[in-house]
Amino acid sequence: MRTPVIAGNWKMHKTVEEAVDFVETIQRSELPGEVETVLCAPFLALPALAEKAKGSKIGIGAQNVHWEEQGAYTGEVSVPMLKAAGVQYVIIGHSERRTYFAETDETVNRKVKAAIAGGLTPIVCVGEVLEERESGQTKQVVQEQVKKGLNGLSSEEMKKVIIAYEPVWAIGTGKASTAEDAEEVISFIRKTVADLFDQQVANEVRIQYGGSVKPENIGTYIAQPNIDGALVGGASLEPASFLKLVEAAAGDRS
Ligand SMILES: O=C[C@H](O)COP(=O)(O)O
Repeated sequence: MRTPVIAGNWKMHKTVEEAVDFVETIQRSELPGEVETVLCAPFLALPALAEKAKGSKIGIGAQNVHWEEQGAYTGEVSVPMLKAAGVQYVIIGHSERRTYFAETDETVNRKVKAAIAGGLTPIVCVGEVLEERESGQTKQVVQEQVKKGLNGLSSEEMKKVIIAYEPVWAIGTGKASTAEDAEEVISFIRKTVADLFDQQVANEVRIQYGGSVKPENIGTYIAQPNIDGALVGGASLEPASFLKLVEAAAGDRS
């Protein structure tokens, strides 16, 4: 049985103080053990969050990373830097990074390899834009992103990856994919992983849905056999809402 992962992606929100307040608030509640709970925060907040979350059920993630360990890459942060700050996860290839920061499947691939080599769990985002969905290209697009983004990994490495299927048209729009549509694409991604690696890897790899997930609709996704949690933007910004997501993921899974 795959453990579902609820990961909050705060994007460019929260000062260090606000981030720490958030964690202190959710730590007052008992988090269910059967859900992997992750908060992906802006770089500046990561050391303080990692310190606060130490020994708890909360994992801390970054939202980007460079593939080199060090060097002349102004503005970038490396895997060893994140590790030293106590970070365990990193989002790679989010559509906002692909759209606004020229991230490609090739850079995604380099980053995924660096993250795994350095001991971070990558959350690799794939998903189609609206025109691709409307012209029936969804499966082709996600297949290409999975193939190129995860190219060259061993089966053992692939098992460490979390994939997040995020249709770009559903991100921050309030127009979530139906659970049935998300399940169809995610089971296709799982089949793609089986074709590229093997069935055992495909059975083990966690694949989340992301895009306008809220406490009100999380149950519909979690109830699907292939959907292993969610990557959540807007609804992860308030402690009460985030806690509801985590609790719902635990409740609907059992
Ligand atoms: O990484 C999270 C996604 O971009 C989803 O964002 P959203 O939940 O605000 O639609």
